[in-house]
This record gives sequence, structure tokens and C-alpha cells, in this order.
Amino acid sequence: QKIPVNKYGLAVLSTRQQYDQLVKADSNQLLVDLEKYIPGIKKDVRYATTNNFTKQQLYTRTDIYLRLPAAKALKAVQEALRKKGYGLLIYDAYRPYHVTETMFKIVPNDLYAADPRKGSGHNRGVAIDLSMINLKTNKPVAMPTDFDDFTTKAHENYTPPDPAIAANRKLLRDTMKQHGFKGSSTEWWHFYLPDYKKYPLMDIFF
Ligand SMILES: C[C@@H](N)C(=O)N[C@H](C)C(=O)O
Ligand SMILES: [Zn+2]
Repeated sequence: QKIPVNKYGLAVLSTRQQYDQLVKADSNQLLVDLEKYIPGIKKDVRYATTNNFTKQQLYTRTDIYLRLPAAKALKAVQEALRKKGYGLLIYDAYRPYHVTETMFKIVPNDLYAADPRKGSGHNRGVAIDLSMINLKTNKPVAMPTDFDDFTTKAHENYTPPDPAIAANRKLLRDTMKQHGFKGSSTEWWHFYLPDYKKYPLMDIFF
């Protein structure tokens, strides 16, 4: 199918019919509801509140979706972490393209917010922002920074003074990598599938 091109020359799928057609042609394009698909997964969708770096409520719903192959990989991550006493805490998954435009207006730095001239892996349904919870306490584990703290403390090469924090970050990163995700060098919480170009950018809500 022919997906319309936006002002930056990017093909951005924007209707339910276009999405349905895409999924009909390729079942891997299906967006999967992670709460139904991954037992025990937890979420804290800050973009559905004003407690996020934009100070705006960007979503009216808190649903978390990923394309089928990313959801499958994440399910395996959750299972591997469960055996070690941890679970996943999701901050964001699929993100409509216009939300990326809003974010970049506020933080025009693609180390931290994707440039709409390229689009984000989130807009393609194969990037995820996440942390871990400790299954004994049901509380988030300590990480080098809070989610969306756009400072060098969130970088991969930052060494946290507390070895327990470094170990938490390493466990999350290693487990995500073992299941096919790539990590970001500037955001400890951001991961994506390396073949993201197979999945069109989208600007639809469910
Ligand atoms: C905004 C932040 N949570 C994030 O996801 N950043 C990356 C770079 C993105 O926007 O794709
Ligand atoms: Zn992200």
C-alpha cells in the first residue's frame, strides 16, 4: 500500500484502515497489548499525566503496545527477570508520531527526544522505555536517575557510585540485549529493535 508522505518526506501511517491493511499483509506488524500478552507486567505511563518532562498530559489513555516481534522478545525478558526476582516496569511503548513532534519542540536534542525529521522507534512500535521492579517489595529498583532525566547520569558510560545501582542497570541492559534489543547510549531506560526500519512510522491512537 502507498502510505502518505508528511512535510519531512517521511511516510507516516495515519488511519486505522491503513494499519489494518498493513497487518493483513504482514502479521508481524500487529500492535500487541502488553498487559494482556505479558503476565505480571507493570506500567507507570507518565505521559498520560503531567508528571513528565513536558509537564503536559500527552496521552488520554495508558495502554502499552508493541509490534508482535518486540512484544515476544519482551515477554522473554520478563520471564528471564522473573527467575531472578525482578519484573518489568513500562514507562512508554508505542508512541504516536505527533507526540514525538511535541516532545522535540520542548527538548530539541535528539540525544534525548527523537527528531521528527527522522521519527522515533516508538512511533514504529519497536522501542520501549522501561525499568524493573523488585518482586519481593513490588517497588521500582534504584537506577542511576529517574525516567527521562536528560543528564549525563543517564548515560551508558556514567559510573554510579552505588554498585547496587550499577548492577540493576547492568541486569536490565544485559537481559534486554540477550533478547535482541539494543540500548541507548544516553538513556538507560530506552531500548529498541535494530530492524526498526521494517516497521512504518504511525500516528494513530487505539
Ligand atoms: C523521550 C524519551 N523517553 C525517548 O523515548 N527518547 C528517544 C530518543 C525517542 O524519542 O525515541
Ligand atoms: Zn524511549
